[in-house]
Amino acid sequence: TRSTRPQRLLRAVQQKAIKGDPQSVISAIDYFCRHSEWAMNVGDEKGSILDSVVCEVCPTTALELGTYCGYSTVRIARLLPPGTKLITLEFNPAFAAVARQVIEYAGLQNKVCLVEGASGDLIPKMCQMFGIKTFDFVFIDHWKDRYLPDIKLLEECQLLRKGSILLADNVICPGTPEYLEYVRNSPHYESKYFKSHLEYTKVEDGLEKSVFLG
Ligand SMILES: O=C(NCCCCCn1ccnc1)c1cc(-c2ccc(F)cc2)cc(O)c1O
Ligand SMILES: [Mg+2]
Repeated sequence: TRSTRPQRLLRAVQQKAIKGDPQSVISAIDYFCRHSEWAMNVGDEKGSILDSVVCEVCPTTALELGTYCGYSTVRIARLLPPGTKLITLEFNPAFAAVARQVIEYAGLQNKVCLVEGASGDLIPKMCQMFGIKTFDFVFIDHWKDRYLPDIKLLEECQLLRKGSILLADNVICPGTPEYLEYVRNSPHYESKYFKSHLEYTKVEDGLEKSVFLG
């Protein structure tokens, strides 16, 4: 049977990247998506903004909603100091299976915990599963209609603290209007838009960075 696009992306990593070298994994995926097949990774342009926010926050606890093939997982985990953990949630088992191999190829499996399941079910279990009290950083990149309900759930579960940083992908394309309206108008958040482009295209997109004020 035909391979899937995530499987072809993984093959490109295995053929072009150097095992244990996260930057070569990132470059191999970007090359594949520009020259072979577009895929919905955050990409190199928005990825640089992601990198700068992660470096600024220096999170000790980080959460990613939406792993896909593990591209942003590798981007984030490669910047985390030893002893810190990135928890990444993926609903789609086929995506998760590819992501595990991409993360392992980059040599970052000890910094990442990939959990398969629905974010709405898993977020309330973060404390009991990982002993996490609060997240310093959350990268939001899953179903666009789940952004708002899931940050409200993070608030309810008291998984955010004064100064927790949320960084949301695709706030323009495909778009997350209810989420944007909420974080831009809520007294509990200070929000800032980073204008960019949809991965590997000239279409406008951007990242919204929101600080939880408590
Ligand atoms: O849908 C996206 N991501 C979610 C994937 C499924 C998440 C499953 N999951 C994981 C955890 N809980 C649920 C996405 C889409 C696009 C896009 C843009 C333009 C276009 F024409 C087609 C597509 C670009 C992105 O950057 C995206 O992130
Ligand atoms: Mg995205």
